Amino acid sequence: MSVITLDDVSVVFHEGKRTIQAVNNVNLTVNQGEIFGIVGFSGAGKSTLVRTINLLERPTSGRVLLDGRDITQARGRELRDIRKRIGFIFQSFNLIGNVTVEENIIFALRAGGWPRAEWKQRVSELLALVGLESKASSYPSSLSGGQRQRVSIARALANKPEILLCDEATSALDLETAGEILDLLRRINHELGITIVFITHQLDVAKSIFDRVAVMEHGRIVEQGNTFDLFGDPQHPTTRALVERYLGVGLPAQLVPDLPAGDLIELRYKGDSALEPLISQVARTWNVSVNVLHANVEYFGTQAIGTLVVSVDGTDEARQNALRALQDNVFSYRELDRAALAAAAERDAERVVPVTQTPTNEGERR
Ligand SMILES: Nc1ncnc2c1ncn2[C@@H]1O[C@H](COP(=O)(O)OP(=O)(O)OP(=O)(O)O)[C@@H](O)[C@H]1O
Repeated sequence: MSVITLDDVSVVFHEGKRTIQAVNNVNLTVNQGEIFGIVGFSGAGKSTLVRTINLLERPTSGRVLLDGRDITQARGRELRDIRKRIGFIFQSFNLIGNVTVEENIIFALRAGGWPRAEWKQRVSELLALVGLESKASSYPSSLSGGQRQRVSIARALANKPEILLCDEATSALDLETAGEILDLLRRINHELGITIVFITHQLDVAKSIFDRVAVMEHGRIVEQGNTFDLFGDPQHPTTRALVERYLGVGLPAQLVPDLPAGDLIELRYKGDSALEPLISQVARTWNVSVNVLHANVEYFGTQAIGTLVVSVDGTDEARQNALRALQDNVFSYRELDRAALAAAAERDAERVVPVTQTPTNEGERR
């Protein structure tokens, strides 16, 4: 069931004479109990979009619906009640620095109208939930980044929201701490049934917890779907760029000058299947040499997507037959452009270069 619906939502800002279309006719549905990710490069409009859900940003046009009810024009008490149903956490934690952890949470309880007599008990419950029972009297400045984010999660959950919005909630944290915060959010989602909308530009951290994901660019949603399918088989160039940039499915730059002769192919497979038997069979049957240049497996939740970059060399006819056999047996197949790889490696000698595909192969294997 849909809990959040954005119906043709646009947000336009005016800065002097400049007009900025931060969100451009977005249609989006978030289902009850799911973790929905919004990804995109900086400036894509992710924060602005997510802020329309709790009306921190009013749409310039379009409608925001909660449980099917149009809330776009909500004000006063109605707006306060809506905001109680929606918790919000940020990259910068937004804790009050000169009061204790307990008082930070009480701040939310007071705003939510909780009777004073229940404050202590509720603070204990919340701190137990986020694993910070011993920190009630600490000040935010004495906590690590991960602990501060736990406090802000406790505070966001104080009024028992049905929805939690997370704006780059792990971006200020190191990978391990970010992973712990994601585990906590996953647990909150499972155990409390809270719907989570999570925006990030860091696919590598967040890919494991999204059920579905939308990719934003220039205020628009350019692609959306099930996380595994979308990242495993990206269609839009922006999604491809994100996947290649963050999920490591590129070719190490130092390999590029010494690439073996033949066609360069990127092959992808899903799940537990392995490509080695296919590759040796193709090599034997068609009398070609196949070199594996790069291999990578990425997990999306419990599902894996493997990527291999191979070179295939032999006579023209043998290569054509071998390539066709590979193409028929993998779920994604792209021919890589040697010149584009070399140019990318020149630009960036350290990092993995983007794997550039020839447009002629796009769409054929869908
Ligand atoms: N209050 C505002 N006034 C004017 N322009 C704004 C305002 N808020 C956002 N913008 C502009 O809207 C566009 C989208 O910004 P937004 O912060 O939503 O993107 P984002 O994808 O969340 O980026 P980031 O990941 O860098 O936070 C940007 O061009 C930004 O400069």
